[in-house]
Amino acid sequence: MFIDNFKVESPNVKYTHDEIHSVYNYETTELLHENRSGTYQWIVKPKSVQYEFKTDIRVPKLGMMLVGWGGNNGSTLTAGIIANREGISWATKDKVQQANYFGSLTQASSIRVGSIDGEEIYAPFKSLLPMVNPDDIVFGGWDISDMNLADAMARSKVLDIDLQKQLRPYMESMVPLPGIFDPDFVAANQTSRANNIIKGTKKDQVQQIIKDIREFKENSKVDRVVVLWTANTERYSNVIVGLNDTIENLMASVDKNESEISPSTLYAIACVLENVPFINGSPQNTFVPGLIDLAIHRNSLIGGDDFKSGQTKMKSVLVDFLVGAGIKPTSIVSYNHLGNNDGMNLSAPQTFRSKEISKSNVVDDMVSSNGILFEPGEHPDHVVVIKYVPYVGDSKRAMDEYTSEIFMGGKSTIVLHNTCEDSLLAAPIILDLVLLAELSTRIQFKAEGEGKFHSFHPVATILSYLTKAPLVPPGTPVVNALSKQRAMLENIMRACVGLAPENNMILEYK
Ligand SMILES: NC(=O)c1ccc[n+]([C@@H]2O[C@H](COP(=O)([O-])OP(=O)(O)OC[C@H]3O[C@@H](n4cnc5c(N)ncnc54)[C@H](O)[C@@H]3O)[C@@H](O)[C@H]2O)c1
Ligand SMILES: O=P([O-])([O-])O[C@@H]1[C@@H](O)[C@H](O)[C@@H](O)[C@H](O)[C@@H]1O
Repeated sequence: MFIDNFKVESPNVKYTHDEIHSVYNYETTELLHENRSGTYQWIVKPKSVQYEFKTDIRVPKLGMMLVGWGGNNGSTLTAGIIANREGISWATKDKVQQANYFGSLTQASSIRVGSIDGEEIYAPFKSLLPMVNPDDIVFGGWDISDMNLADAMARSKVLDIDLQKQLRPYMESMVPLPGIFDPDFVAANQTSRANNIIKGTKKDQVQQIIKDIREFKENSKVDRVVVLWTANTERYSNVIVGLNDTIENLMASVDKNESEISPSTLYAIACVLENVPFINGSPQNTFVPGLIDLAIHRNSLIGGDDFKSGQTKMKSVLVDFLVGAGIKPTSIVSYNHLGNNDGMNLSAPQTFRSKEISKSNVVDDMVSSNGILFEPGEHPDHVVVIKYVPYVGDSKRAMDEYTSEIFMGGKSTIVLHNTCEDSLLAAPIILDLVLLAELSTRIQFKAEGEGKFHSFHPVATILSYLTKAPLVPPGTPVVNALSKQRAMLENIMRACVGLAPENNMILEYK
């Protein structure tokens, strides 16, 4: 059965007019490696830590500023939210299609709340905590191409033409602000669309982005802004001692107009200085060490990297399944071709290399979780190929071959072929990233013994479900397995309303 919403009644939870306060017992373990009677042994001690969570339930009016607003993802997301808001339907060759949010964790997935009379009861994911309604989001952003959003939607060739016609009047007046452009960081083939550029030194450019954010906030009367990079994939920046390794060196490099500070890092610096959450949807190392330190120092949320949309999302399910089932994946070969502007930009070796890194590391945690299958340091062969084929446009073709060793020397080969519009996968993920980033800034917590409530660490691991290469604070384990990432997010939200983690034991029926 599906219910629309629910309220928790418990001595551990208090709802007031502006917050939900919950007391939550975190059941965890403490690990010791100790010499017991002459031999070293691992000792696991169950431990319970009491936490308190406070969630501000006053949902702000939210502004979403996209870097690369006029791209395939930016225009598709804008169109999709407007179509949902306006309740637009359109004729396809198959049927009359209604706007929806399929593919969005927050808008289209559900959580289990319990069972009654032998029936499982589910509710919308978004009913767990008060979140911004996408209908109320105000759009803005930057693009190095000055095309308005209606034309950009047409250029993207993603949405059905009947839908585009209906959306055009809403999108024609939306024009991206000039962006920071540096041809050295993207493929040479991108320069031809760069007609909307912020001039000046890197310091001037950071100042301009700050000004843009302030003016957008003022003009659109929003309470909060989240900025998200969905612009071209850049090449990796070189991380160099004295250049971008500390806050001081990074800021001095901006002042000195050092060429190795990338556009994405400049936008991120502006956001951190303005205390505006910044999310990186592309694979490059925008978050150089000096920037991570700056975000920590100013307690300003940063999250990334690279939307986990299709092939990699599948991989973080399939390899988790194989390794979890005691099957040994030995060769993973992932190929895809696509013909959109992203594909064209990725046809240069230096931008492809950024993608190759974020798409390759995704199996590491699963492989290292099973020392029965893999020797220390052993890794499956893992190859990632991307090719640009203009004719297929946004309709990405992804082909994967997983070869595994099974019982008694047998081999199992699984082949997947997926055809799907790249931007229709990414757009709902962008929406989730923005909504969850905003929500996480309204949550405060403290462990027993801690005097004051504080926010989550500014490096937002809570967003990992949505990213290929989750950015984590120094010294934090990286989790790529999709089910674990989803459970982490859901269980933290459950803790905020005093609900235990979903443990799937269903003991009441055993
Ligand atoms: N679609 C997916 O499934 C998916 C998944 C993961 C990551 N991504 C990443 O998302 C990004 C966007 O993808 P897309 O398909 O929308 O690409 P796109 O090329 O259609 O859009 C990017 C837009 O960014 C603009 N731009 C480039 N550099 C800029 C800058 N410095 N400042 C402002 N604007 C700039 C371009 O003019 C373009 O309009 C890419 O980096 C892609 O790798 C996409
Ligand atoms: O999420 P995913 O399908 O693994 O990865 C995708 C790549 O396969 C594709 O080539 C690229 O253009 C997209 O931007 C995205 O990164």
